[in-house]
Amino acid sequence: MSTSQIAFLKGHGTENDFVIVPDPDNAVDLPASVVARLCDRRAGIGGDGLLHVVRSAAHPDARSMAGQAEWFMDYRNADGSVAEMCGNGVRVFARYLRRAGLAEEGDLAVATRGGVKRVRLDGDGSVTVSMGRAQLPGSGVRVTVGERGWDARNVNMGNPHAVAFVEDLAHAGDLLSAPSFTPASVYPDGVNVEFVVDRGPGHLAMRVHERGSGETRSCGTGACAVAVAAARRDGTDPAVTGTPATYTVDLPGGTLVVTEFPDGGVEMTGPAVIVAEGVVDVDLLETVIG
Ligand SMILES: N[C@@H](CCC[C@H](N)C(=O)O)C(=O)O
Repeated sequence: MSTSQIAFLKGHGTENDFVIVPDPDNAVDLPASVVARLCDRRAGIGGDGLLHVVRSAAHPDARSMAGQAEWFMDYRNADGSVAEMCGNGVRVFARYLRRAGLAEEGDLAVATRGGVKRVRLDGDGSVTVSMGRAQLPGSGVRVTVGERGWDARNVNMGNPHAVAFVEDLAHAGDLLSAPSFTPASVYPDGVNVEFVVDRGPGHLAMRVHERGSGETRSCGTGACAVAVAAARRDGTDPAVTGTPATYTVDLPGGTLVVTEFPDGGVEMTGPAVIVAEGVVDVDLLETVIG
């Protein structure tokens, strides 16, 4: 392969899709402009984000976690920006490691900028990630789309979320641009915004506008933030009741199941698949886009 060629795979979890770049030694140069080209759906491969698969020991952001997790998920949004965590991404990441013979069926640890996550690959094709505890900073936030506005819950799953319970998912509009929020100081680095409706007891449906990617068909950290917010709203906070709270969360691309435990740990389960692999020439992408 020439230096401008990059080996990649493509995968998704409930249609939250990713370009996967295996790069154990951290030798592939992936500036934001190249990531954005690779994730472009018309002029590139296409994806909501990119999973750069690097040995923890080979990446400055993960070296301190190398003793706990051999592999680091260097996650990028579709616009090339770096994010702390991606719930669907880490499940697809684990699926890739297994497929490449770099992980066994069962449990494995993955380093992320949001800390080390334990991921379990089950025989039925589902992948479960232990996301750790949610943080609920308590700061009030208001989300606005056009003429409509909602008081939203600020939930941090390693990355920032604003969860708005709405009457109708259509009220979020076309989500072609990011919803506004106030006060701006609550999310200095931007935010992922979830719009949520009830489908029945313990059953929710949501849409999401992801920071750095736009509206996507699923968001794992978003589904977790939504379940955590719903438990507070519904009076089923496991820290108070002593009982786990489970929510089934429907997204445009599929269904995720989220459980929060009395110790605050949040677990999320859903499918994760690899659908393609190939080689892309970054010089060609540049030629096409100009
Ligand atoms: N789709 C992801 C979240 C990806 C990162 C997010 N856009 C951010 O910038 O925080 C998920 O499945 O969690």
